[in-house]
Amino acid sequence: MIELQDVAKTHHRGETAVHALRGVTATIPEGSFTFILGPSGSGKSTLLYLMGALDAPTAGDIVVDGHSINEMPDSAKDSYRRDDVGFIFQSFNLLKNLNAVDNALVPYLPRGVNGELKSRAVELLKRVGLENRIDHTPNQLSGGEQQRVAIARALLKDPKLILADEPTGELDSKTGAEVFGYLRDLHAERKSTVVVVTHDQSHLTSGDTVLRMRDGRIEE
Ligand SMILES: Nc1ncnc2c1ncn2[C@@H]1O[C@H](COP(=O)(O)OP(=O)(O)OP(=O)(O)O)[C@@H](O)[C@H]1O
Repeated sequence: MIELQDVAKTHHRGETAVHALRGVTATIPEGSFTFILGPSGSGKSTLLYLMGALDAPTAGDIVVDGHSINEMPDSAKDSYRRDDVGFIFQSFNLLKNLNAVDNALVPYLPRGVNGELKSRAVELLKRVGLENRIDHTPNQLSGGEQQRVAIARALLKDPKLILADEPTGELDSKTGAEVFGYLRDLHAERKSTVVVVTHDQSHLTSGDTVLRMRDGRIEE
């Protein structure tokens, strides 16, 4: 469970202060498929980055499974980001010289990759329908395939929490629906919490948790 406790974030751009979040309080239930919806600039990505401890709030706190992100020492924050959270970005963030399986293994490269891990990466790529694309580099893959590699990369560590920022923003609607299909199947199998930032409401289904944002606040 993630508790957002009066979370505020002010970005500074030169002399100008941008109040991206103005006191967000909400609960994201464990195991939920949660959408953060809202117009451009309403603070969705900022909130997601704070949940992933990629940035720190200006005020307020985020409590994940009883642990305050503010109070975590840097070493605990590092392991939270590395082991507990799977990130999926709009632009896929794949390395262009690596094939699909090595891209899925990127988070593990600093620690070393053994055969068992590599087999798991191959299994996950198969699971997202890429059995014939294992040796392809990103420029040999379609956008939807690249995003499926990114999903496999995020899931390889079996994270408790998956944070996705506009995961279908660069995909056509049919490919976007396929990517959501994989995310939903994997969510159902693994019971992890999935939080998706999107403009696009068409992927919502009953049972999802929805946070609607406007001007740095939760509207609903
Ligand atoms: N690093 C930053 N420095 C300065 N301002 C920022 C920074 N990141 C975000 N902002 C500003 O904070 C506000 C909220 O941005 P955020 O990216 O969280 O919104 P969003 O709802 O995700 O928008 P979009 O849907 O367009 O991605 C915007 O006004 C944005 O310009």
